[in-house]
Amino acid sequence: MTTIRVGVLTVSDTASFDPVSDTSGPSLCRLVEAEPRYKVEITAIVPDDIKVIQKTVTHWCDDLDLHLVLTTGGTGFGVRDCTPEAVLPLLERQTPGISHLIFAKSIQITPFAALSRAISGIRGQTLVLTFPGSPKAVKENFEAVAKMLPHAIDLARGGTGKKVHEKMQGVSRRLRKSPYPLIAMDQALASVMDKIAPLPSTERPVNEALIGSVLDEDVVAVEAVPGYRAAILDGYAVIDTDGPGEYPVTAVSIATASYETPAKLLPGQIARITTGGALPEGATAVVMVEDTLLVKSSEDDTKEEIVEIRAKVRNGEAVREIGSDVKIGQIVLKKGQVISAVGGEIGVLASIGVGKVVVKQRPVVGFLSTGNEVVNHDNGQPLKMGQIRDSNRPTLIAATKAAGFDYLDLGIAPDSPEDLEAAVKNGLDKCEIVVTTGGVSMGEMDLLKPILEQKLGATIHFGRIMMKPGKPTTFATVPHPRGGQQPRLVFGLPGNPVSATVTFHLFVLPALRKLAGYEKYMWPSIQAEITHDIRLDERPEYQRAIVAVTNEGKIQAQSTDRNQMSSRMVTMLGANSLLVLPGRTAERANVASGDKVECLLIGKIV
Ligand SMILES: Nc1nc2c(c(=O)[nH]1)N[C@H]1C(S)=C(S)[C@@H](COP(=O)(O)OP(=O)(O)OC[C@H]3O[C@@H](n4cnc5c(N)ncnc54)[C@H](O)[C@@H]3O)O[C@H]1N2
Ligand code: MOO
Ligand SMILES: [Mg+2]
Repeated sequence: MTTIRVGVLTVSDTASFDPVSDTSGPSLCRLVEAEPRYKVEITAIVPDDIKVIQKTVTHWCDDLDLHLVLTTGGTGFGVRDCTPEAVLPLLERQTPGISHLIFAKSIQITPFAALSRAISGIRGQTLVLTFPGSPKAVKENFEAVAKMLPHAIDLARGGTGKKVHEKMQGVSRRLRKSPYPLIAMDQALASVMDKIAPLPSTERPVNEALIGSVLDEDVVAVEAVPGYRAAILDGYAVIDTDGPGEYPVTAVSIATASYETPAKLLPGQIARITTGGALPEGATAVVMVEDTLLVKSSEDDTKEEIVEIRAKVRNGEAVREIGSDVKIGQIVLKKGQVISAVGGEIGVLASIGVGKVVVKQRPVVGFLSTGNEVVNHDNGQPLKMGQIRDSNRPTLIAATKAAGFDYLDLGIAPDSPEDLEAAVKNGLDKCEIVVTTGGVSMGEMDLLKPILEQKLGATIHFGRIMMKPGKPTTFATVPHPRGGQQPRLVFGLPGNPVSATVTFHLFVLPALRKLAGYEKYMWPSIQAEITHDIRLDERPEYQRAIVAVTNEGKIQAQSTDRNQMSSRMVTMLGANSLLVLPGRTAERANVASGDKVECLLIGKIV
């Protein structure tokens, strides 16, 4: 069942000065939230002022697209009472039946109900009811309609309730207008990210499987690096105050494991040593072999006996003291650090002998292609009329793997409600995110949205975005199949291959990163100089482009192809960025060659 998102607006001059005096607003909220299907998403208190009331109600209906707006106060005969006058012009359709029902119930309780001028109606897809301003009246009024409100809202929203479901039963009854408001990209992104919290943590061994994980603890060194005083050069361990001169070689220290410290060096003695060898006690520096001369070797020529030190060295020169790289107790890696594929983090962890670390769990994303016409790309069969090879799954799986996330291949679901429901359900059982491609626009075979809502108990947060490509991109949450954890996420991406790929990069990868605990989960963006003119589209557009650095060090961007149609996967060829182009306006219809354009860096600059 979809959650009914409610706004509760208190209209009262007194309460707007002194919010604590508002009793009917809070009691209305309690009544609403006592019903499990309802959620009060926003409340406000405004004075008895037509303009202010109108501004709030319009915003809640048009921008927030709430299912239900309830106002309390300002419906009586008082000189300042103006709620009906404020709300009436906003309504596209009145709902006198609801108003009469409330009146009929209230008048049975008190004849004073006759003094309420309350009205109700629909604006866009939002049902608006005005209640009087007392907790008692609010209770009576709400209870009068509580049972039938979900059905009324369902009908008011046309496509999102049973009516959309009817789409499955016949083309003649299909909707001719999308019931989903076209929302701005910023709003869509914020809506997705708001719903995501990083997953819980887990302990994992330190190896290459950690790449891409986010540390969920500070790592403190329990070993020093180096653990012994080590030579940095091949040469001779010396006592620096001895200075240049001829010295007997009294010991040899080759880098090797030994529990014994080499014999102590006394003044006037030197020891042969290799890089990484342990310094004898008493030694204070190392002189490189290039700065020495052999004076005398043993008779059988196997041992150096006397060597001339020809360079003056300082105390500590060419010596790595214990803990000079990493000290015991030092925090070497901080919570939130991403284990990179470059190697630094794994290298440091290995160098201090850390065998396991606590990291955030990583999400699994499942990919389901949909459509009767879609066949496996590698089925080896010639295509029949109307068939198309599935390029979406291989593309998105490859991009997921390269980004270091785990995935599940959920195959291809045909356009049948039962198959689609079963395939999405299977994905929801196993994956934190289910990504489908296809079936989200206006065709009679576009079944995903009604199935999500009607069969899978999903809440669809948006179903259309003012963007190109990707207009019908859909995002929904579904309660976790085993409860107690954050909801599963469903991205219904458009079927067109470029639309699917671009929206995957813009929404799904950032969502995966946020789930995995990345603090920076959005794409980095840079400004680049565009090398050609671009005619702006009416929708804000994400053109595929190649960003490159010229020999002079200038950052330039070039669209991969002039024809950026959503079906043309060739426009993804070589793309390492998405140009962020604003929608066309009367003032600005073009971007000119040489202009600076924002580029999201989704790939490497080569
Ligand atoms: N009346 C309207 N029609 C359309 C609208 C609209 O606003 N009103 N929006 C258009 C836009 S924009 C897009 S994008 C597409 C999105 O369509 P769907 O998400 O419903 O996807 P399908 O109809 O299933 O397929 C669209 C297209 O993509 C091909 N496809 C599907 N899956 C794959 C795959 N896995 N690999 C390769 N190609 C695939 C499919 O054969 C279609 O050609 O809707 C417009 N229509
Ligand atoms: O928005 Mo659609 O993704 O243009 O092709
Ligand atoms: Mg379609």
